[in-house]
Amino acid sequence: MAAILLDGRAHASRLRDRIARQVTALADGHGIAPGLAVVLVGEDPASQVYVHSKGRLTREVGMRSFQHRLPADTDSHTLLNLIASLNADPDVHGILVQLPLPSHLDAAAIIDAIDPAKDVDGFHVQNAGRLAVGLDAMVPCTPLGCMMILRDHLGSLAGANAVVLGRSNIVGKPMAQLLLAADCTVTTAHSRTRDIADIARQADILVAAIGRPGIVTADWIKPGATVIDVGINRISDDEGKTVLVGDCAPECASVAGAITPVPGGVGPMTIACLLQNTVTACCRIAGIPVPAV
Ligand SMILES: Nc1nc(=O)c2c([nH]1)NC[C@@H]1CN(c3ccc(C(=O)N[C@@H](CCC(=O)O)C(=O)O)cc3)C=[N+]21
Repeated sequence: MAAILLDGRAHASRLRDRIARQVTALADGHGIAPGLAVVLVGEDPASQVYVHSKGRLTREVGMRSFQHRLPADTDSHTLLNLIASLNADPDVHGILVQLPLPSHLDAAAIIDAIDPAKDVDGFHVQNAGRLAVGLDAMVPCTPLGCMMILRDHLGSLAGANAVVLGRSNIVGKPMAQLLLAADCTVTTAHSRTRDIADIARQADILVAAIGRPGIVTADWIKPGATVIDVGINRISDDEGKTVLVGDCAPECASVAGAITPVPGGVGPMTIACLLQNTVTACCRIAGIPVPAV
């Protein structure tokens, strides 16, 4: 039996429609327009594409978009000054510094300088800590999007065996925290895990966030499992064209009960959740509830 394809593109589109209604309600009720600032250092082509589409989708839901493109040799002093001015700018409710940064910049120090209330990526240690202890936090966009897809498909996740493949601060760790908060039994597996296929095969919910094309094969999947493929890997196909593939090999779809495609799965949800986090940040800063629309 072929797996159900979990359509992230359609889900993200519905989410953006709701965000647009929230933005309208904030304008009508409070005269506020949420604003998102995106900072890009250097000319990485993939990052340029993401930043462009983030700006377009930000404006499409009626929010204000501020983009700052800095040369690759920007020094940390200049970048920290820009972040300080965005922290102080009342029109900016969300700040995202596109990663990866050029290697001469210390990403941890840059993220640390972002006002945690405006940290719509949820990468600041204050937000990571708040998530870990169950306080209101800005939640990283990719794991947040994965949870929305899972809840939409499964309803309650309580008691499920969840296995997260990957332990990055951006995806693996916050994903494990969110699954734990949703009452799953959570295992985090990684490059040093012994018998990783055996561990993966225990999963009712398998989240693949390794970043290696096709590393998860059909024998890693429990029949009927729900599989979330976070991998965004660019590879050359047989004709030398660049294609986007996930961490899960195509034959996983013949064993899983449901699986997210790449592209069209987690990726579009990530950007929609960035917009949602900007609305959330705006409302928390203004001391008003997120409009129920
Ligand atoms: N501070 C920071 N925050 C991020 O959230 C962040 C970042 N840096 N650096 C880069 C990664 C990557 N990322 C993606 C977002 C959307 C898609 C996406 O929409 N992908 C489409 C396809 C897009 C395509 O064709 O390239 C899809 O999967 O269907 C992919 C990747 C956010 N990132």
